[in-house]
Amino acid sequence: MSQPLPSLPTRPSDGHKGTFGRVLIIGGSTGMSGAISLSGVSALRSGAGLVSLALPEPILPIVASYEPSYLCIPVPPDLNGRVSLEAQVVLDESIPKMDAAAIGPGLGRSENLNRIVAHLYQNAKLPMVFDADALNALADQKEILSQHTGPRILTPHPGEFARLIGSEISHIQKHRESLAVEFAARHEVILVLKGAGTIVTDGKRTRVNETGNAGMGTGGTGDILTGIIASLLGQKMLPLEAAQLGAYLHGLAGDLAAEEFTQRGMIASDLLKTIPDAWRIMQAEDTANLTR
Ligand SMILES: NC(=O)C1=CN([C@@H]2O[C@H](COP(=O)(O)OP(=O)(O)OC[C@H]3O[C@@H](n4cnc5c(N)ncnc54)[C@H](OP(=O)(O)O)[C@@H]3O)[C@@H](O)[C@H]2O)[C@@H](O)CC1
Ligand SMILES: Nc1ncnc2c1ncn2[C@@H]1O[C@H](COP(=O)(O)OP(=O)(O)O)[C@@H](O)[C@H]1O
Ligand SMILES: [Mg+2]
Repeated sequence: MSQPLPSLPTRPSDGHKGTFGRVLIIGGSTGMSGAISLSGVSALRSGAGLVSLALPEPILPIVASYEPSYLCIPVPPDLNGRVSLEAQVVLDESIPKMDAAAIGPGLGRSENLNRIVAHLYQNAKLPMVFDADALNALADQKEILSQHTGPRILTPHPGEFARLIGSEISHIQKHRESLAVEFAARHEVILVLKGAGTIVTDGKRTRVNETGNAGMGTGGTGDILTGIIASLLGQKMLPLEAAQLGAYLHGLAGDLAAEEFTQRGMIASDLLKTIPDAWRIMQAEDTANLTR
């Protein structure tokens, strides 16, 4: 049976930006500066107190000028403008100061990135979202999937999940729920299998998300989900609940964007504007449930 929607994260009236979580998002590369920018704003719009983006130094001016409300941590680039192996020192210094992290949007692929992703997956104690190219890095080293030290939320679309389990997209789409449950249980992770009817499961408890629409099939919407879930983790939601509530908020923001701009006309950054209205609707529903 599909799980009920979790309650919203608490927001104490005397809370401050420290209370609401420090979130680190690692990604970006030359040509894919948009992905991490979208994740950064969505993390802020989802309620995190402080959002920092760790990204290759050459794209910092582009990302920083997109939105003044997040911080940017420059890391040394490789020759192709991706995060280099030397970045690991900077990341290891930043992570202990954070409440939650995410890696992947616009990261790109390289042997050294595989090493960085493996290092974080295996050693970072904080709750962490793995998306996009971080999932591709994990797919290259499947033997480490069960070797993690903190809560791990993996957010593949069917193409990324096919690489992770060494299967075909058509097979995944036929058996979405059972494959997601089996993977989450085997590796003790939270799996968010995206696409129409996103499945969120820890292998024991499963929720099939009911919000969202085909207008969300446009570049960058997944990067926004990554920021949302990282933000909810930073606000101390339990990992499964953060993923379930995050998927719902994301789809609802997509539904509101479709109402305003149409499914054909909407683009990913429209969701950054509709997240607040999605929160408004969810707050009203949450209050109604509590007083019922
Ligand atoms: N503005 C920016 O900077 C942006 C940067 N981005 C960055 O680009 C990088 C590459 O990421 P990516 O997801 O575009 O490429 P990739 O993993 O090859 O996936 C494509 C494959 O998956 C499949 N597929 C996907 N969804 C499916 C579904 N619902 N149902 C079924 N199939 C589905 C799809 O299938 P097909 O087209 O074959 O039908 C295809 O095979 C990454 O770093 C990301 O962060 C993007 O975030 C965009 C905005
Ligand atoms: N037909 C659909 N119905 C509902 N949601 C969809 C649909 N198509 C795509 N989405 C959602 O849009 C997002 C796309 O994520 P992803 O493929 O990672 O995009 P990107 O990497 O370009 O940011 C996912 O959250 C997915 O569930
Ligand atoms: Mg994606």
